[in-house]
Amino acid sequence: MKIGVVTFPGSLDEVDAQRAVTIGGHEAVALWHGDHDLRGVDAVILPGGFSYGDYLRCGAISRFSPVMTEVIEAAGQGMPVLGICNGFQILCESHLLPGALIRNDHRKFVCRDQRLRIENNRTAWTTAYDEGAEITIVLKNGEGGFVADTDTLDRLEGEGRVVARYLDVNPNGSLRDIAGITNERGNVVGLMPHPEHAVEDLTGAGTDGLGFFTSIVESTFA
Ligand SMILES: NC(=O)CC[C@H](N)C(=O)O
Repeated sequence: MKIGVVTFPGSLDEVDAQRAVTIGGHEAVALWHGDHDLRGVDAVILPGGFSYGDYLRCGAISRFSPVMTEVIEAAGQGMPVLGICNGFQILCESHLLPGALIRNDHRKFVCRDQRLRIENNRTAWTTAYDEGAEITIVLKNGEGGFVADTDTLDRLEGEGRVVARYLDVNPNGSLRDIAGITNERGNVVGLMPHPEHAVEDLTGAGTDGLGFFTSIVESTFA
């Protein structure tokens, strides 16, 4: 499959995401925030970083980039979209996912190896994992606290839309230890930690993140 990785002004992790796509066995296509079409890709990744300098709120400006008009339309038609960290923030700002990411409760930027449990392996991006699988990947953010109103949280839990949950430590005050969620259809996933940094033994970070890049199977969610 062709998987597009969007670069916004201030993105940081787009090259690692492209490399993870390639290691996962797919073709990576570089997309630019100003693009008005998705260049024929089958799926899109919004990578981590500091798009538009995190001004206003993380992801609040990127959400209005021309490419996001295309991403929102394609996601509505079932195209798989994965938002990692800043990408997750952009997905919430775009209303492709509910809730919001707010400043970490301890008010500091956090960078750590984070243990997670994969709660839902039926999304476009998590089928390679066993349900309940425990993985460790890096977490690095300043605004990673997931919040939503109680009804939304109950609905996410009730519909099995919590994709990943923090284990051992809640690193940012996320409600119900939520590290990642999906939309109703399971094609759009937002995840705060970074699977793209854990896809090859070379870096010493392990390969626990690779499943996010091998899960995706054409048209399963269309
Ligand atoms: N690693 C990232 O993508 C960071 C996201 C965002 N800039 C934050 O600090 O929360």
